[in-house]
Amino acid sequence: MTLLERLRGAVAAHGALCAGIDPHPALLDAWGLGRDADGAERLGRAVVEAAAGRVGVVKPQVALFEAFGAAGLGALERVLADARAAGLVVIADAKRGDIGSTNAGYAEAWLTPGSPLEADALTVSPYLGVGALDGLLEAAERAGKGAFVLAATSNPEAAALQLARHADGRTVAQGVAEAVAARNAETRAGHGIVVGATIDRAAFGIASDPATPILAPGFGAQGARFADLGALFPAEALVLASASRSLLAHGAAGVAGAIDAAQRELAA
Ligand SMILES: O=c1ccn([C@@H]2O[C@H](COP(=O)(O)O)[C@@H](O)[C@H]2O)c(=O)[nH]1
Repeated sequence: MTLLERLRGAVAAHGALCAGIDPHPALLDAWGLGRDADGAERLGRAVVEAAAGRVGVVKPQVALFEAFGAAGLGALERVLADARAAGLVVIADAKRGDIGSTNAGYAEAWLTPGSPLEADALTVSPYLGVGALDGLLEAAERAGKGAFVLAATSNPEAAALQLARHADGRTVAQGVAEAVAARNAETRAGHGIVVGATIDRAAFGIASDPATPILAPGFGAQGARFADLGALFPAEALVLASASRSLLAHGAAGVAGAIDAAQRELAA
């Protein structure tokens, strides 16, 4: 099964919400957990437990586990394993991306069946060249997995780079989105793009392609409203509305309720 098929199934069964697993230090405090690998693991596994059966997709934020070194990565391994065992589609938000030969190492780490950090998809940066990602995308396809390529990110600082124009007038973000769509047209793999829910998509020239899923961070803490999903993205797009801090803000006991409330707003 391809990533595209799995994401379509997950969204059809559980709606568009992608629950972020972001063990920020302030959230660990609020949850009464230590600012350490054990705290990150407890938070992550509690989110997985609340998410299972409520959402189809989760997105652990790798940096916030990596912050605790080897122990943090061990914690992440267990959170990833729990999430995959629960049938959730797991997007590791690690934003990897290098020259092609090095990208092979990232594919080995994150997108290889049986690897300790196995995920279903990985966020990657195309800013060393979209073509530098070819080997990683091929490896993902062989494993029925995929990548979400940063196109137009949710943070305001990115606009100067991502709105820069090619000689033919297309924005850099548009070029990335079109390259990913072209690959999907050939392979049907369903690699995705990252398009922030906080940006003016039209200004970036990003069209929607039903075969190219969109990971849309920016809901909740960054200001985009769940209820605006339909206004922000066309109905035919396969969009994952991603939120982290807003779902995690009310402690372990509040996650399930926050997920249910977000799902209701997205569906309204
Ligand atoms: O353009 C992007 C790409 C990724 N992110 C990540 O999504 C979450 C957002 O967290 P919130 O707490 O809902 O703001 C976080 O892990 C980011 O690294 C993004 O925000 N924008």
